[in-house]
Amino acid sequence: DYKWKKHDLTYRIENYTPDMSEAEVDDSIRRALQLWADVTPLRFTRIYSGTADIMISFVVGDHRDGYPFDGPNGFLAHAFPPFEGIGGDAHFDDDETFLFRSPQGYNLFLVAAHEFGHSLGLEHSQDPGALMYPTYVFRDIDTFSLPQDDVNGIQSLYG
Ligand SMILES: CC(C)C[C@H](C(=O)NO)C(=O)N[C@@H](CC(=O)O)C(=O)NCc1ccccc1
Ligand SMILES: [Ca+2]
Ligand SMILES: [Zn+2]
Ligand SMILES: [Zn+2]
Repeated sequence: DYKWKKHDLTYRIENYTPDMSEAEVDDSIRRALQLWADVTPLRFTRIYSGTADIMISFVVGDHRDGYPFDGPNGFLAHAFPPFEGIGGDAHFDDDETFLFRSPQGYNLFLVAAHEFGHSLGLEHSQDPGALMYPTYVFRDIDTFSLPQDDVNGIQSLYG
């Protein structure tokens, strides 16, 4: 099990997607992290320079980490489990259209929430209702709350 040995974690948004305003990206990321903070002792603090535990970036194609993206659709994003260096970091495939609230494209809040599950040490779930289920499904983000399977998973690591 990879897991963070500390509860106060930092994150940094290194760049932005042109699909949304910076404020919408900031809010999507903040709320996606808050989902996990709400059910664990974990706390997330944003930093604006230097190396954060969770470095967040929008990239396309081969971006030199051995896991190149694949153009529109297919892979949407990936994140590394909590080991040293790149561990925790989340990369979003900017050949996708990430949106704030529309059911079109991919909802950044939902994708980010899934990726941060990986950043915290969660693998994929077999539960089709789980956020950590391998494939993206749009959900109403106004009423979205962390499914029980995901709560169980994260609390087994940090409860
Ligand atoms: C093998 C990994 C690198 C596949 C990758 C993923 O799971 N990233 O976390 C990914 O982009 N998965 C696609 C699905 C796929 O590749 O078939 C996805 O939709 N991931 C984002 C996602 C998944 C579930 C809920 C919300 C977001
Ligand atoms: Ca893709
Ligand atoms: Zn990457
Ligand atoms: Zn995943």
